Amino acid sequence: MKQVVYVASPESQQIHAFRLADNGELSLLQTVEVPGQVQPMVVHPDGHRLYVGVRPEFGVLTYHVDSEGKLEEGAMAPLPGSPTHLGIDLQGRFVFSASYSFNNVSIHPLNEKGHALAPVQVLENIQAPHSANIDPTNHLLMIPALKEDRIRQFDFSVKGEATPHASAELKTVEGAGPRHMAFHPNHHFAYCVNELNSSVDVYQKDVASGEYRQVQALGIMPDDFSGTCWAADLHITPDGKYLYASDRTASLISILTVSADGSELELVGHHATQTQPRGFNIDHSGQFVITAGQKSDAIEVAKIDPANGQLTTLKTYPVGKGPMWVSILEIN
Ligand SMILES: O=C1O[C@H](COP(=O)(O)O)[C@@H](O)[C@H](O)[C@H]1O
Repeated sequence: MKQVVYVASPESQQIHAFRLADNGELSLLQTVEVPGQVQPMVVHPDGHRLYVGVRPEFGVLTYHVDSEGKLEEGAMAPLPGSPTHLGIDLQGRFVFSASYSFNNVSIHPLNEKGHALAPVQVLENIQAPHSANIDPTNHLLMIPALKEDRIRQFDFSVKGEATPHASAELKTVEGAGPRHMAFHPNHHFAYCVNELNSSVDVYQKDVASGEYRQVQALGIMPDDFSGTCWAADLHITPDGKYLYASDRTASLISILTVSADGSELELVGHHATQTQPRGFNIDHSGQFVITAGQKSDAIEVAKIDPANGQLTTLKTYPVGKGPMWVSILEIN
């Protein structure tokens, strides 16, 4: 499997691209100087483009990916707010940008070259949207609004129009602060990590109605943790067996096992990782977790034990300053 790991470092305005070998070793392929502070990234489903959000001139920049995974700069499209998270629809026709500080989510069509264009729609008055996630049907846009303690839901049409879904929200407990989401590969469950109480909520999709409803809420911190909860990222392995969530105060990755049907999580351990792990990801083979330390200016590759999901650090690598986003591309 040929994979490339991209790490965004806003403070040094760089993306580091690494080849990921089958044994988990990384080798630096390219250091890209980005025209702006680069934060969120998302890979096109066809693997030929990488979209990145930049500041202080807010924009979404398209990079073309060559056959080795190297990036070549394309066009920049304007954003109506500081980019906190980028998502893409499953057919690869629209990019979503959530702006936490500007309380909006913009929808950007892609042209025939795959360049993101100016928004066709901006969803306003969403308080602190921390991500924009299309569910596996490609027809439901789920937006965790951190300061509303709810996930806002929108129907998403083939033309790229978002309209409030009949069941317009999924409530969390007060003060949870919903942030990032992951979907089970069986398409029946969604998971959301809550930043302010460091917990994960499980949502089951009803087969008949297609509606999600919460079936579990689980704290992810160690019993003796007494600091301020500050969870960040969430990812599930491709086989749906393990879910990982990071907390920045404790600099931990929490390890959760997922029941065979996806409905139930169990907290089975914690892995001490890089300082302030705001962003991490799982490789496409499901063997490695790669974590960026926002305060360590480094990334770490950890191996997943397939028997129990536990993590063992293999090696750390220096990157740019303030790394906070990790995207992984499988080259076909
Ligand atoms: O992780 C966080 O993100 C928000 C928004 O961040 P930004 O990257 O869009 O500036 C931040 O304000 C919040 O304090 C923090 O926990």
